[in-house]
Amino acid sequence: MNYQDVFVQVIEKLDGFKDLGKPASYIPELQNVNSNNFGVHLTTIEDQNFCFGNSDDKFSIQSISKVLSLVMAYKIENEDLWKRVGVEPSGTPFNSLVQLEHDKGIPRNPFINAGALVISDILVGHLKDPKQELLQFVRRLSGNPKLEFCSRIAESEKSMGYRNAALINLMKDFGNIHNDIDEVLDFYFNLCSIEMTCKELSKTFLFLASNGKDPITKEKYLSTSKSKRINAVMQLCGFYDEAGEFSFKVGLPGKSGVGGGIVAIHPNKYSIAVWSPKLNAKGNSSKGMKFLELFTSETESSIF
Ligand SMILES: NC(=O)CC[C@H](N)C(=O)O
Repeated sequence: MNYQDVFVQVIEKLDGFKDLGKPASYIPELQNVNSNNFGVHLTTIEDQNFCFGNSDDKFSIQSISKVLSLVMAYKIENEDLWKRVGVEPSGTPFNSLVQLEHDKGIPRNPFINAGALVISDILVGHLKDPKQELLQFVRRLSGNPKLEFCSRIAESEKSMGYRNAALINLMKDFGNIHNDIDEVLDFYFNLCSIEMTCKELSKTFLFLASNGKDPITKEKYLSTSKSKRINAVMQLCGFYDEAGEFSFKVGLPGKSGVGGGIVAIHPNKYSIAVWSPKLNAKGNSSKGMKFLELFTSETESSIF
């Protein structure tokens, strides 16, 4: 299929779209971006590439990186991982504290902040040099050996990270955080600060469209079963309390971040990354979601 023509049609349809969203402001540094930027890049499993707009601009991938840390932790812990974090949609905002006490410090899933903090704790506890090993892993996936954390963003988030501190303290009290809190938070803030372009992001996630194996380099990152399970968790939990809406309108497993990025997977077909910094009330890119809704409708390529 010529996805380039579809991009043009969808962009035309988006012309009258009134974007009422706003860029994230609780991480001060995230506001220093042109909120009208818009980019998209699609990579097929045959390595065909299609792009539009600001697809080569770097942006903060934020929570999208939680999928990558989950992949690393899943390889270490195997199915034991799910004793410390669930696979259920939370139905609450990504940074919510309310369920955590009721659930005795076991986060509903690995993509809300509490869950990603537990995953970070596992990596800090098992890896010799967690930040460097994470970076090496993401560099290999993306094909960009120069990929970096953004210290400006990480420091900015740290300076305002009261909620994440509250979440991790509560879980420490319940015994679900095993390492030093500051070390885990430092890892987590760096994880969220990784910057990528839409092109790099779609390439990075291509292995999840291909049963855990990068279809271009042929490197097997994850077993077929684990790859399917990660897609299942993305489908159910990738958009927090808007996961149902994303499934309903877009119909693909995916993951969002408060930097305005969204990555979505069509198993055995493609990986697509879209970026538009203005967020809706649930913390997901509003134009990005609309674009993907129109795109999967136009191409009739939802998984359902
Ligand atoms: N949804 C997100 O992208 C949130 C990630 C952000 N770093 C936070 O912890 O709040």
